Amino acid sequence: MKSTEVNFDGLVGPTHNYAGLSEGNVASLNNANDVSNPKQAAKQGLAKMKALHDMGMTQGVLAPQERPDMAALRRLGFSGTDANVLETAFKQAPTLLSACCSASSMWTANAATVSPSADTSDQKVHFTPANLTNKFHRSLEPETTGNILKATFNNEAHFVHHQHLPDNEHFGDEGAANHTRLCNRYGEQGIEIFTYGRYAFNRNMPMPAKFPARQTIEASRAVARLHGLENSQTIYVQQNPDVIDQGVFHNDVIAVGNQNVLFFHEQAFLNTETFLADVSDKMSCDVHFVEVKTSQVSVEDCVNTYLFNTQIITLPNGEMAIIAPMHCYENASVKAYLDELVTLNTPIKHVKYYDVNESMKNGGGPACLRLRVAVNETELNAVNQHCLLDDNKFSVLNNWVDKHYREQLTLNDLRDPNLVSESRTALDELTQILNLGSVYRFQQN
Ligand SMILES: NCCC[C@H](NC(=O)CCC(=O)O)C(=O)O
Repeated sequence: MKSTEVNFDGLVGPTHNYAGLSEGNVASLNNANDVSNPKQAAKQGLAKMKALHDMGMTQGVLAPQERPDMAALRRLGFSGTDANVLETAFKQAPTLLSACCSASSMWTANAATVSPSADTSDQKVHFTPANLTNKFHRSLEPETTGNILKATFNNEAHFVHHQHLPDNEHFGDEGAANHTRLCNRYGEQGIEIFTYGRYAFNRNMPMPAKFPARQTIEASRAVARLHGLENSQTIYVQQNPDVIDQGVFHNDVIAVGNQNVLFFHEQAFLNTETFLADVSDKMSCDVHFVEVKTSQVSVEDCVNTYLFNTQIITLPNGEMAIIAPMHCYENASVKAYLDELVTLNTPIKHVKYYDVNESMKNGGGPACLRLRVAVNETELNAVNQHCLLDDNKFSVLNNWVDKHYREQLTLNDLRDPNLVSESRTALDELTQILNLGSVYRFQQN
């Protein structure tokens, strides 16, 4: 049966702002307090989705979350009317207010870990929302993420939805940003590679010294168990702690895979040789290891341009293309590397550059903005079809953004109670466009 990998991009929510919330994420800290452009951010995301659709790819959309998260603010002790809650939070704890307004759910690579049916023991597609415990603003996401995933993949015959792992640093889980699947064809059993930053229950093992390691091996193993993956088809590999300390907060900032291609920096992993040998052993076909040396591109340039936070997609004609941010085009050594890469003997034959700068300024590149779900034809038909992008859905969503989004937001704007009603009105309409039902708390009261 025909199978394909669908990219489900996160729509940027109406409260997109720059709050400097992610220690260890260089761009997030560097752009703290900058003025954001929510409308432009959402449109940049939609333009990338449309571009992939126009290349003949199947493209999906995941709804953003309800922000400001009034329930979270109330749970933290702010009370009274919504206006009071926002004003008191702004005066007493502005960082908590901006955290509860973050549009971080746009980075759907962190929404969940997904295992396609070819890899799982019950031959269903498994989803585990990421708990994102390492950052407060992101830890607010998993419950609604679960609702949105259930409404998008709403067929129990094909899709299994697990609860996110326990909300605790020991099980810190960042979803697909630390998970790579390699395979021959998308519909054939592949290998699933879980990358982790530290051991929660063994402090003698290596870990970064400066910045947090967000993913634990204990979390990765739990997800693999939940999904019913075979040990013989699963690999756990530790991220090099030194690169985490240089700003590689997720493995997808320094490595990306697609089918039989693994594109990575030489400093990405600990014990690279053993890891690559393991991959070769477990794969049923030859693998193209595209290893970038430090002499070609420094870790700093990787972090600044997101060379590896690119999407590698297989085009309908079988050739692969890299979907890169403009930062890669603008950096001379990265551009030179990519120009050469497409001439080499690998399946990667094209590089296409897109402007996703509003997301990049918070440390989210093209790959952060999408969750990959490999499905066969039957499973694709079982997906909520309203969540798949076509020309009409693209223009409906663009008009929806035009109608509801602000041009600009500053941190000072976040105390405006109108933002609550504007966001809810927008999201309520979106749930109708995407036929999601009542996934948000404000719709359930
Ligand atoms: N996969 C990319 C994730 C980027 C995300 N940035 C943020 O949350 C920054 C938000 C801010 O600083 O306003 C993160 O670090 O988890």
